Amino acid sequence: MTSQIFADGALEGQVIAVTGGGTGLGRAAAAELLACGASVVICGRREEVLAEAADELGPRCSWVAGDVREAADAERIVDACLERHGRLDTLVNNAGGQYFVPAEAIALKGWRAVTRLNVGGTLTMATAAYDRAMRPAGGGMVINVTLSPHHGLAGMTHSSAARAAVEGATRELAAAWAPDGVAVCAAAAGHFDTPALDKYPESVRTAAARTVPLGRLGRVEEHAWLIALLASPLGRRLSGSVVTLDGARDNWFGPWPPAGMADESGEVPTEERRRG
Ligand SMILES: CCC/C=C/C(=O)SCCNC(=O)CCNC(=O)[C@H](O)C(C)(C)COP(=O)([O-])OP(=O)([O-])OC[C@H]1O[C@@H](n2cnc3c(N)ncnc32)[C@H](O)[C@@H]1OP(=O)([O-])[O-]
Ligand SMILES: NC(=O)C1=CN([C@@H]2O[C@H](COP(=O)(O)OP(=O)(O)OC[C@H]3O[C@@H](n4cnc5c(N)ncnc54)[C@H](OP(=O)(O)O)[C@@H]3O)[C@@H](O)[C@H]2O)C=CC1
Repeated sequence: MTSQIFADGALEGQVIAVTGGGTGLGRAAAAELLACGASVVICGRREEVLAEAADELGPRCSWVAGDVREAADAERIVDACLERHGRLDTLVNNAGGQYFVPAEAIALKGWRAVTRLNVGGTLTMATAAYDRAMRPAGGGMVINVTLSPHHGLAGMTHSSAARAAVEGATRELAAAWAPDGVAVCAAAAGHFDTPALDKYPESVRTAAARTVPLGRLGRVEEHAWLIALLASPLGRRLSGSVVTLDGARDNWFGPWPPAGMADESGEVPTEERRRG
């Protein structure tokens, strides 16, 4: 497979770990990184999901099972990259998620579970990669997948809060690890069409695309292109940034065009031209 937008071999020689790489956005990212010439190690908790994905993704893809919330597993994942390839250039912290629930109904245990996965898992993996592979090698890239919109997301308050924490940590770690040549970015994903959406209530799945000004859910390859771009040398210069990929979802919540900005046909009218 070749990339639709990047040159052949754009990431040749890179070794990249993708957490949650057996499914959805992570799997699509792995496919694009492989198409750009990288060697990719995918990880997640389910061996059978990883084995099947790696088999389909091809010989430069391998897998290692582990739970990103456990420090010992995170270290084992990084060590597997080092043992197999002698290096780890880029970590894509994609594993994450939440359950859909009104803010007031989130139990303390639920807050802890979502925070432990999205903040704890992300930072545990990032620290393992930094300590064991990137700092010793004098460089690396960490890409943290977060969540858009940033102005609030009904049903996902715990995850919005957790991803905001990850974005804060992204900015801090980008500065702290810069002297070691390690860059840290976040990719804030809007609503993407992945099988994971099937678990949400029907009304949410149907409405999701309508909340995107671009008029549709994101396609997994679009997210994968952003991950490949951030894994490229340009990504190093973007260190400390949160790059939002959401079809303008962050810019608006409500009917589009906004009521009062549209005419009877539902379109935004053009003002009459004044001459002279
Ligand atoms: C719109 C499009 C946007 C899409 C965005 C995406 O990210 S798509 C990608 C989507 N992909 C993913 O989301 C994949 C990853 N997501 C996950 O693995 C889970 O969502 C997780 C983060 C909760 C797992 O953490 P874990 O294994 O540690 O959790 P656990 O099962 O042991 O529960 C602990 C506590 O949490 C609470 N609680 C949990 N569920 C519910 C519920 N349904 N109802 C109510 N409460 C719930 C409950 O308090 C429970 O305690 P209890 O009552 O049992 O004593
Ligand atoms: N789809 C969307 O619209 C959006 C998605 N996102 C985020 O993008 C990422 C991917 O989402 P998507 O592909 O849609 O959903 P998936 O549910 O398919 O992806 C989650 C992946 O993470 C893995 N994972 C979950 N928990 C752990 C853990 N403790 N340790 C290791 N791996 C784990 C899962 O594998 P396993 O269960 O085998 O461990 C799975 O492969 C998630 O962080 C998600 O929250 C953000 C915004 C929007």
